[in-house]
Amino acid sequence: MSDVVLEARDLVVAYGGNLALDLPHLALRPGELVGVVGANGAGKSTLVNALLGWSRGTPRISGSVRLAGEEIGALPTHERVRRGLLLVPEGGPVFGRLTVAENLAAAEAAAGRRGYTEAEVFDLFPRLRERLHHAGAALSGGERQMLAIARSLRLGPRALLLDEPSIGLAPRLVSTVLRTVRRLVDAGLPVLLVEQNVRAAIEVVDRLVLLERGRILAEGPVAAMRDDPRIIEAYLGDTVA
Ligand SMILES: Nc1ncnc2c1ncn2[C@@H]1O[C@H](COP(=O)(O)OP(=O)(O)OP(=O)(O)O)[C@@H](O)[C@H]1O
Repeated sequence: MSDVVLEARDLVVAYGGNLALDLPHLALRPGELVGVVGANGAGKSTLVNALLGWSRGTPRISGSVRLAGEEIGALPTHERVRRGLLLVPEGGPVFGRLTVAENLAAAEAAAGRRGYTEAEVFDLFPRLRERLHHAGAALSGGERQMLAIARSLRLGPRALLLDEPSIGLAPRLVSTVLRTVRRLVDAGLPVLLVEQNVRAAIEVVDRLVLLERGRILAEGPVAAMRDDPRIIEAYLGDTVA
């Protein structure tokens, strides 16, 4: 379909004989927030990394990845980034010795496309303006996560991939970060959100993909998926008030 921003087909990742991911199809449309959930080792990070053509080891990666209608599956990671496919990896890495302002300026200098303006970034993350002259290493986990997302926005995303942005954050910050992600999506930016905190993800996503051992076990609109017994049993048990 023409309105698909990011699309993967037959994306397969194998470490030796171990199949880490076997994904027949995944699509992300403008204004859509898709959550990817699953147990440890289910293949969530493998998925977002494979979309970027990146991996921790030396797996075999095959399949098609299309961004804004163009095949990018054979391009090196930096070229996919330049074209607007951006990943904020787990832990929200930032330059620890650079200030918030310098981190943002470095992203702007590296941008392949027109990114969000500084004013737009501060509108989303007012806390970063207050911390402008603090070193990246001095930020809290939540602030670092915000800065990592802000850097990606400055780089000009067409689609944003977030790998566990809530990890290590206090519950109040988790919802702040995820609500801000929702605002970005509502303004048009499609986001693929890997999230272990299924309860929090369900509050903001449009669709949910449940991975198990590298395969899609279930997927669908969040309204249906939140009633799926496999989701309830594994992630939402004891929720009845
Ligand atoms: N560098 C590697 N070498 C060999 N196998 C790997 C490597 N990286 C990941 N795997 C395997 O790929 C599978 C998926 O791992 P992945 O890290 O994508 O899971 P995940 O769902 O992100 O888990 P978590 O929630 O723990 O981060 C696992 O079986 C893992 O052992």
